[in-house]
Amino acid sequence: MKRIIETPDAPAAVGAYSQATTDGDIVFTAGQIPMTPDGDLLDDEEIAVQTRQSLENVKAILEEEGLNMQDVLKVSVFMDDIQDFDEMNDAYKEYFQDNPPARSAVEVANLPKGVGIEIEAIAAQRD
Ligand SMILES: C=C(N)C(=O)O
Repeated sequence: MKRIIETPDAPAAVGAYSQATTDGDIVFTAGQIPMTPDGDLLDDEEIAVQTRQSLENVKAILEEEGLNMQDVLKVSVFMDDIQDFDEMNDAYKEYFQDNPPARSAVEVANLPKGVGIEIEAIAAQRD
């Protein structure tokens, strides 16, 4: 049965969505933008900083459910400028050193709140 995951350690939703949902073993995070749990937007920061905050939010949501970054199966990265790819990728690697998840990284025209990146993840509980 579908269940909502909520944590104060990641920013509240900025729209009509949940931070994450689960149905059994699989966890789907909402796209995480570079916003702190207190609601501070990091939209003016360099893309490495925005990437780390987005991934910190993903991590906090997974930890609420007892998962960690090693449990991530697939990541989607949305950027407003694909020229930021290398900078994003270097920051991203700090979170996924061994056996990284599958990933898509694409440029989109605009992102909510004027941020430069949004990152979502799908993770699964390990046996
Ligand atoms: C930021 C989002 N994940 C959204 O607006 O759906």
